[in-house]
Amino acid sequence: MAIKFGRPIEIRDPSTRPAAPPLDLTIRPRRNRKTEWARRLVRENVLTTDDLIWPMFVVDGTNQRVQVASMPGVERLSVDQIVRDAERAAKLDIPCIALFPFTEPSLRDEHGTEAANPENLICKTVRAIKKEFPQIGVLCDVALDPYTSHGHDGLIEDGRILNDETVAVLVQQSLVQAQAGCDVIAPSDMMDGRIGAIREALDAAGYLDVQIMAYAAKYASAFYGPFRDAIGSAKALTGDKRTYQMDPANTDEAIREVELDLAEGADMVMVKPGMPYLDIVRRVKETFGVPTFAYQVSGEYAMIAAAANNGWLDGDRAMMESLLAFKRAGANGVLTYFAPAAAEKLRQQG
Ligand SMILES: NCc1[nH]cc(CCC(=O)O)c1CC(=O)O
Ligand SMILES: [Mg+2]
Repeated sequence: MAIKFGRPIEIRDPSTRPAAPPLDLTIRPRRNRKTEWARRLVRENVLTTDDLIWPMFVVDGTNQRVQVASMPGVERLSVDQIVRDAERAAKLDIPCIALFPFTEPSLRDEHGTEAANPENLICKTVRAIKKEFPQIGVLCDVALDPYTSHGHDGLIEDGRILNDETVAVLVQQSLVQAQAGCDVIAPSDMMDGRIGAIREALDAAGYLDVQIMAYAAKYASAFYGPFRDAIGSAKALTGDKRTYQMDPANTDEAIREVELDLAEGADMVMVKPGMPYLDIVRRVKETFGVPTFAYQVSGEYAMIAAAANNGWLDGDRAMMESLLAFKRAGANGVLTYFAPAAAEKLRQQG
């Protein structure tokens, strides 16, 4: 009996093989899986580095790399360090990075004022990256939660999240980001009408080429927990986001949300979270045929990383399989904290 990797791979003694008459099968799907070359030949989807967007967390200071406890392997970086990681992204051929700030608690207030400060951490980071690596795509999240003392994405009055008043602030936030050199504005707030308002303001200010990737179908999800640790809004957050983020029970509603954001001028749309919502990715792609992205969010990353660190699953294989699943569902790309590790892996594979 041949032993490979500790497991028997063939039984040579015919007397131990159970007797069975051959099945009368014309079609045997296993023929196409019999060897590596055959599997390569019939493979329907591939993951490449072109599919990756790498989300990063920025923190004030210099020479800072602070581990995020609930996201093993992910750090908050000061601007100088983010520039180094942007260089790493460029060298790995990752087309685009996404930036999220950890805002000092003293700069957070009820109105999220810091969001529209042209000198805020995000704007400084964008300028620093663009100065050194103008060829890499930079995506900026638009929402107030990193800047509000209450951790919500919008302004609050009497316990209600105000829509139109919030949109006015998001427009200002988008303009300072565009002015700093951001390539893609990505509103993640789920207010109604914000895509149209932002597009109009960008155009009026001459930022005709700044793209919008709308977090169009964003669900009120438990999988954002580690992200809220990373940006420091977890402790602050009062209540939940169910009056603006979508009910996980719904799918028709996602189609309606995407339709509206496209009509308002979104260049690309996103579904979020990722793995539990691949049905939505598929439906959006088939319905609209537009550039469609998925966000493999912090909690999805944490689950795989934690299980891998415990030796409960093969982390690399689970990572690559999860990313390929987005492609199979129809996504054009994935925002994923695995981006650098996946890009390294793809490079090794040649
Ligand atoms: N509006 C902020 C925002 N932008 C991206 C994420 C989550 C990303 C992740 O979990 O990785 C969130 C959190 C939230 O809506 O509470
Ligand atoms: Mg909407």
